[in-house]
Amino acid sequence: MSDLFHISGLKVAFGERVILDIDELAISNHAITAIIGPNGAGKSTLLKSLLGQFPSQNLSCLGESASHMLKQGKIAWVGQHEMFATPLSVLEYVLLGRYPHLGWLSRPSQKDTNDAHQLLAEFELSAFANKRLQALSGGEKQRAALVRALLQDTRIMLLDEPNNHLDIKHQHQLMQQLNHFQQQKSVSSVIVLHDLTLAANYCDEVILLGHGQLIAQGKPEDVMTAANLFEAYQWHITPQYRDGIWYFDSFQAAH
Ligand SMILES: Nc1ncnc2c1ncn2[C@@H]1O[C@H](COP(=O)(O)OP(=O)(O)OP(=O)(O)O)[C@@H](O)[C@H]1O
Repeated sequence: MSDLFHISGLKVAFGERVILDIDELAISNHAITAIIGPNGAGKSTLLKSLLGQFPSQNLSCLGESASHMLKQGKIAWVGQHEMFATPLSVLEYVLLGRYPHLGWLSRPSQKDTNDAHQLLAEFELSAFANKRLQALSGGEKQRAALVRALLQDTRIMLLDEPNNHLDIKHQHQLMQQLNHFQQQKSVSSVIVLHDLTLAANYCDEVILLGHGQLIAQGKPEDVMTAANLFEAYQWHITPQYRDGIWYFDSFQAAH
């Protein structure tokens, strides 16, 4: 079985400053992989690199060209700065997710619309379906972007901080939704997260970055150790495992 992504010789620099330098990285298929690390560590840059936005010696997605997969609509993507300044209604906006699969000048089918309504209901957005996207709150817009990506019905989802603006219930619901799609439809997700608890409890694998370097990769319990987390964040974080759930204590007395 091919890796979901395989990338080697990845070096991204802006001017003199190297912001990402990774010799080799393989991301597992049929898994939810979290990319974690402090601000500026290179998480978004790594996610964009998987889309071929930065040159590497070698990048493949399921053994094929990643940019070809993207052009074919086989990779769904939600960025950190989605463009919500559109006059579209929420329903029209989420149906954009179907366009990579439609022929020239074709319109979404009744089934597409029914699927859209079902997902809008799951994300508690039904009441907004005919409202302008711009009238939504930050968290509601973010949920609409996720519905758009899920409607694309791909096996690969790349999500950059999708929990931005989401309240705690919707953060957990999103992670459960990704687990559900993984189990029912074999969807693999690569997701940038700041919340260590969500990463440890919902993700199969974790990539920990610090200063543009790969600090560790693997199962959450192997990667998210106190020593690795300190190396990345320069902050004492204590992982604790109680009743089958990981918690991360990060309180430190102010000096
Ligand atoms: N277009 C650019 N020009 C110059 N520097 C950039 C550019 N894009 C990113 N950087 C720098 O590269 C570094 C890594 O950025 P990136 O967005 O990948 O970090 P991140 O880990 O996703 O951070 P955050 O958690 O804050 O979102 C940052 O220090 C950022 O300032």
